[in-house]
Amino acid sequence: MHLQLGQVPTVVISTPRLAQEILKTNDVVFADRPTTIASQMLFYKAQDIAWAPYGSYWRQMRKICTLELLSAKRVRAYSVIRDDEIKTMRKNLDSSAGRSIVLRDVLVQMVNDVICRATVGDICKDRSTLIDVLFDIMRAVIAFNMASYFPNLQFLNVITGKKAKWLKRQKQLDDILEDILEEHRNHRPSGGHDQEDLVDVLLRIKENGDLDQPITNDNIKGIILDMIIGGTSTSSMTLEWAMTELMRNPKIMKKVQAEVRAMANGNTITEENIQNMRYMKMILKETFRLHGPPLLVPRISREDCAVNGYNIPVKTRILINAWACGTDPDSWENPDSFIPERFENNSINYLGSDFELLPFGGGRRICPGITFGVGIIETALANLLFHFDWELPNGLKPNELDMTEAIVLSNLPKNPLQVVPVTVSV
Ligand code: HEM
Repeated sequence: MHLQLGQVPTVVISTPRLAQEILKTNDVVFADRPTTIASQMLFYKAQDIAWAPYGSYWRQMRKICTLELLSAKRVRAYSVIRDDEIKTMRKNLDSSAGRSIVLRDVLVQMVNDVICRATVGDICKDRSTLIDVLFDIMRAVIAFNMASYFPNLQFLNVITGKKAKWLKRQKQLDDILEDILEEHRNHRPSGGHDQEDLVDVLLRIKENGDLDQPITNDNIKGIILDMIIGGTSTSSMTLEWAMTELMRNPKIMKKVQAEVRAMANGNTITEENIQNMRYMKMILKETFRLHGPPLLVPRISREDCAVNGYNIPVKTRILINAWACGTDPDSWENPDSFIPERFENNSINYLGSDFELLPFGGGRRICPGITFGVGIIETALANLLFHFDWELPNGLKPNELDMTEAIVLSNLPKNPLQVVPVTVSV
């Protein structure tokens, strides 16, 4: 679908076949990101990875982050951090047993702590400000992306005071990130490269100066921001939606709890147990299908390109509607219903080569954090299902649960899920 959104020519891609044309057949042509107000104001003039133009800087930094933080080997090494933070989450839930809680608060804190410990070496000491600012910034990204379609009207942001508000938020965030850099500069690990977190690695290679594309402190701050923003909201929202769907579908909840409890090793859940939880993995896929990020991070064409018989001129913005692909009636039966069993004899996966299911995007700009994110989500979900039974508060019936979505970066339930955890002795 071609749209003239404000002053920017835009093509919206809403079927798996066309998504394949963009993300596979013509991947290099559509591997760039547009310049947006959000990327300029909030992501250090696109000096991060997610908003960086396609080219040698982006390639270099993505490779470093993959090797040093996001590879399967690194993610395995973080299992200690993940298990530790999930234990803390369980303790918090235990102490709230029998009372109504907002599950999102618990999940966001757990995911943020795992990601911060892996990326910057510790839980962020300004955690609650960080989380507040992160969610505000994600709202701003959506708002600014809309404003980017009307470049000639950007003065409205100044007049209405929005720009000043976001600059203040950006300053708060920059202070937190500067503190993190300062602490790392003052406490370099003495035991060699094995003890380095991502920030130590980036500072070391910046100082050694042997990169093809030299990096600055703003690059490092942009990249930390990518990891924390990219990982925290998406992973915690997926968990919240999975639990929301399970609360709405008590039979599915029962079935998955039976699987998780049958697979566990005594009182603990190991990595190996999780690999055998087939039904839980189907629940995760179904959650991604219905509640993954609705739109992928925007792309822009680097040259003229023919797609499906139409010419897409250079510098056309491309919005891939992953939600439409995930609910495409030609690809999915009963597309709007939550039916994990649809994956029983179906090999469709979310790794970027099945265009019907694109929660992590595809092609060269595919999310590099899949293994890290899915590792946190699967381990947390298995523990929530194993150690607790769950009830709805105030006599609420499953079919009365509010499924309205609010679009932030990922989409989250508009009204946070409230539940009552009931500790199970196993
Ligand atoms: C459930 C969890 C997650 C979901 C659903 C998700 C989703 C996405 C999506 C849709 C994109 C855009 C892909 C495209 O344009 O084709 C993306 C990019 C990205 N994600 Fe994730 N993500 C998740 C977890 C993570 C984690 C844990 C990290 C890092 C700690 C991360 C870091 C990034 C980065 C750096 C990019 C930009 C890649 C680039 O432009 O080259 N994500 N993610």
